[in-house]
Amino acid sequence: MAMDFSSIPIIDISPLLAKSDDPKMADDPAVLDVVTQLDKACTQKGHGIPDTLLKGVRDITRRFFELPYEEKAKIKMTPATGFRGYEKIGENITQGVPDMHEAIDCYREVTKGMYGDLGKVMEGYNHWPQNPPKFRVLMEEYISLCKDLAKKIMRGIALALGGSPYEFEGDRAGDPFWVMRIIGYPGLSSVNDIGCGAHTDYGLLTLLNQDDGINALQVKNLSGEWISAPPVPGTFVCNIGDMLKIYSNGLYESTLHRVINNSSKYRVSVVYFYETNFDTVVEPLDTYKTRTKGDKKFERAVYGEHLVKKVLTNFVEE
Ligand SMILES: N=C(N)NCCCC[C@H](N)C(=O)O
Ligand SMILES: O=C(O)CCC(=O)C(=O)O
Ligand SMILES: [Fe+2]
Repeated sequence: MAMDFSSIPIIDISPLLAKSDDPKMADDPAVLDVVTQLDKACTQKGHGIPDTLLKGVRDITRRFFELPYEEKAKIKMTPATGFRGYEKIGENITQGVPDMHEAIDCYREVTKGMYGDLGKVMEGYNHWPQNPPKFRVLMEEYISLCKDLAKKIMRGIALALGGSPYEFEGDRAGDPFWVMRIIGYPGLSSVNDIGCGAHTDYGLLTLLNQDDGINALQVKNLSGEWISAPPVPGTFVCNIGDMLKIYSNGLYESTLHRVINNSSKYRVSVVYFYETNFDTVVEPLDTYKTRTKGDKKFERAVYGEHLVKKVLTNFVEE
């Protein structure tokens, strides 16, 4: 995050999308205006994914979580499935505390040996429920649109960092890994009220599609206050992830956020995470000189190692 905030700004990104395949996009004033605004963590509209689809994936998610446990457990997440599938309430832990949410975790497919030892833990393919019908086709259509959208937004962010539009393509994120979490939070839970404890996301950019009408997502600002990120129909809340923090040499902070569902209603969210190439070494971009004017912090990470470390500590032992 480039600036501090007391509410979440909303950006219309349609001018960026209109020019994102134009090599001269950096010369367009409307694009540059979006780029300036992208410097802040934000809620984004004008992204071109139809509201019916945003709502459609949330509705089918709600119907899945309404099914009995035995039905949901047919696609149970285990280490043997490459951590893909259904996890029940309390199975995911954040900072040592069980989260009051259930979820289906999805990752880009990793075939045997694809990334050698680095990728072993993540080997596997997604497990989709038979019920509700059409769950898989709808989600796969959604994933494909999110991937395309995130790539275009990253062109804007690359410009905002003073680079070429294509900094996050090729070896860095030209073959992007992705994660999707399909999540449900019971209303006013009796055990504890933390739907998801404070954390940052792991990759580049998160497109968060949250339920209408329930205020539960919160983002921490630089003064340490939790600021509500209320649902705005037809928008995504975008979080900056740990890899983008490194690429920007800390100019962008990865967004610390949490979920507390204090409403009486069950809340769903469908969260798409756009990441770098699995095996890429991430370090500050050379353009850091123009933008951060400071020392290169030389934080360095391999995205796949970061992900595996998280995944291996995110779940309670059975
Ligand atoms: N891929 C992402 N961002 N997953 C976030 C999951 C929730 C936080 C996790 N238990 C943690 O402690 O990181
Ligand atoms: O449900 C939400 O609004 C946020 C979920 C989240 O932060 C995550 O899964 O990483
Ligand atoms: Fe998150």
